[in-house]
Amino acid sequence: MGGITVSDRKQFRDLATPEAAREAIASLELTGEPESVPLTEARGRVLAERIDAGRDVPGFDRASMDGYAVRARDTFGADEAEPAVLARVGEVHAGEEPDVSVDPGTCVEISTGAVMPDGADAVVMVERTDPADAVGEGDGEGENDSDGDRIAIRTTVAPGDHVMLAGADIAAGARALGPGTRLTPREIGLLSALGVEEVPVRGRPTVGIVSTGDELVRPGEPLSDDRGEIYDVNSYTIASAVEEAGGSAELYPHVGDDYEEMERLLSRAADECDLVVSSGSTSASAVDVIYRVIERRGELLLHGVAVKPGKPMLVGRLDREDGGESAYVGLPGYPVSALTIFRTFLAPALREAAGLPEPETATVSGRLAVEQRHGEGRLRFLPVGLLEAGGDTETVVGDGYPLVYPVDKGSGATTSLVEADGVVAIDPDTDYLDAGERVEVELFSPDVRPPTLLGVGEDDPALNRLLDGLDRPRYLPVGTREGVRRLRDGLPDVAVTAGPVRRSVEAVDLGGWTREWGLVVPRNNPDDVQGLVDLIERELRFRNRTSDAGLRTALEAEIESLADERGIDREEAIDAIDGYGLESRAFESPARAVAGGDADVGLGLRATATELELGFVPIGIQEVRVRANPERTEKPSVARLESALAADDHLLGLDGFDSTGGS
Ligand SMILES: Nc1nc2c(c(=O)[nH]1)N[C@H]1C(S)=C(S)[C@@H](COP(=O)(O)OP(=O)(O)OC[C@H]3O[C@@H](n4cnc5c(N)ncnc54)[C@H](O)[C@@H]3O)O[C@H]1N2
Ligand code: MOO
Repeated sequence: MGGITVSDRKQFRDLATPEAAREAIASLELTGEPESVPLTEARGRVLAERIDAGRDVPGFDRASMDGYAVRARDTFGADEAEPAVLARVGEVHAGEEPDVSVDPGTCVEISTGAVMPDGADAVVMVERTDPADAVGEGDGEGENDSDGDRIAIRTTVAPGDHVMLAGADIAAGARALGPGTRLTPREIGLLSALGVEEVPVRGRPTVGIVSTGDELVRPGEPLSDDRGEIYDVNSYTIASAVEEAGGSAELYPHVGDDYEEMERLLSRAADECDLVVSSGSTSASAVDVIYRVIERRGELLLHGVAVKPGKPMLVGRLDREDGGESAYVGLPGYPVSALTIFRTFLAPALREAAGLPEPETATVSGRLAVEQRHGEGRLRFLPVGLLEAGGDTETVVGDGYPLVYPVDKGSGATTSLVEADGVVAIDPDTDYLDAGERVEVELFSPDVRPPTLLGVGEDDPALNRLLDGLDRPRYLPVGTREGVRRLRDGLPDVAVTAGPVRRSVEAVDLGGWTREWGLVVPRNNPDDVQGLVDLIERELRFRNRTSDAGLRTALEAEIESLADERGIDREEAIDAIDGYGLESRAFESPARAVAGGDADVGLGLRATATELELGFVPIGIQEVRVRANPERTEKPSVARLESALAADDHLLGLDGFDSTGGS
């Protein structure tokens, strides 16, 4: 640990302003070395220097239509009624050198793209000509008809018609593309026409990514929940964000919470990259010591910024073996914090270094659906979802502003960003925003399109299938009770409930189904579980659902009547169940615990037991209803959901599921 004691821990007393963080990052040198890349790899790169045309394009006078190369003056006065008749003296196709010239009174058949023969100054499109013999009015103008071909020209052309002159596209020596030009397929077209094979481009800043934490495991490797291991998120989000911002990402091995190891790996990354980005170890714990590495092996410019999330970020420089310096930014370990800091502070600087234009930001005005309290004196980036209450084909109902709702599940939840469309920046001085207040949402990118349907409530396998059939729905599995509460607040388009709903809510029933629930047990039910009584009376390891789940409500009701029947106390019955407090959020989780040997009995659905090839002890049938916000039934996505419900396809093959139709 390099002798770090508790008293050395970082204290965040003075937080820098976001402006100071921007300035610190702007002071870093991020630009990569210019390089030369083959034309085939040039797309998206930025020209390092001006490209002048090394030759004329085209390099010769070129026919731009199929027809006859002529001397324009031979066609003067010709029209449909009075054609000029010329002798065809030969032909020339693209890629051939002409072997004839066009003398007065003659023409040469020519293909689009072919070299204009000597003497010719215009092309007559083949559609405006005929074989003269077919015309039957030879007027003797063609003297040379040795090959028998006489062509009637039924139009007058001017010199230059249907001819692209040498250098007309671009002339040798002209300025073709300027430095800083971003190479798209269009610029690559011009470079190809000029015959440029290797393109001088700006170097992409190379960014070394070092994730810290003993708990990190790469996707693809096995994970031990017991040891608190998690899959590494930041290495991958930051690497893809680096590439998106025009940098070139290099993943380094994980480094544990160990000072020497951090020092070694950060120094290596500094030697090899323009910028080193670490994640984790930025905060106040005894193992958060990365700032000491930067202090010792470089220069720490800043630690701690008044933003939320992302407060403990670091900015600095790292010394290199060759005497130079690399830029350094330390991101917090929490994935939402890390990505927010990257997007807000680092991405703009990387783009500039890579020569990419500022990305277009798209801002949408909306109204907050629920009040928002804040008051930490930090600039808050609140992840939010957008919902157009009027749907995807009409304009928004009400006053025309979409609803804005927070989807923040905390800085450690990766779904916080996936379920959001953008962020609202809340000023440090603002500590309260009322529901209905106007806010500006900065979309994550200009092409973000809000969902067409917002649903909340129970999670259920049939519902998942229904959602798959809709266009861009968003569903927040918050459970039945919370779903009903949100529907009452008027936010979602629909709420999906399971089991009886205790508090009434004004809603339009769109339809539903029933599902059989009970106890999921290992295959062939080795413990011979018969029902809930076994859970109470025997030593069986149980896995429950969270109290917001409809299945949990059903279970509680069942335990209550069982307790009544046997004249025991309900609490006593619950206490007797080993693992009653071990709750899972998703409908399959308890069954998965049974499949994995971590539980003997799990609360679940017959369909899940069948799917996972487990045993099942039925307890009851539960009703699932899809309830629409009464003001949104006209919304196209709600109407589509209603007809999908009526079609019943979502129930096919789900064991224990039955249709109940609309009500
Ligand atoms: N006593 C205090 N505790 C904390 C403070 C504070 O001021 N006082 N600040 C909090 C804030 S704010 C943040 S943000 C975090 C920052 O923590 P660290 O940067 O030190 O990061 P870790 O402790 O290593 O990890 C935090 C969290 O994130 C997970 N993590 C880390 N790396 C990854 C990764 N690559 N992929 C996925 N998840 C990752 C890690 O397991 C932890 O759960 O500190 C607060 N604490
Ligand atoms: O600043 Mo931390 O990033 O609040 O979550």
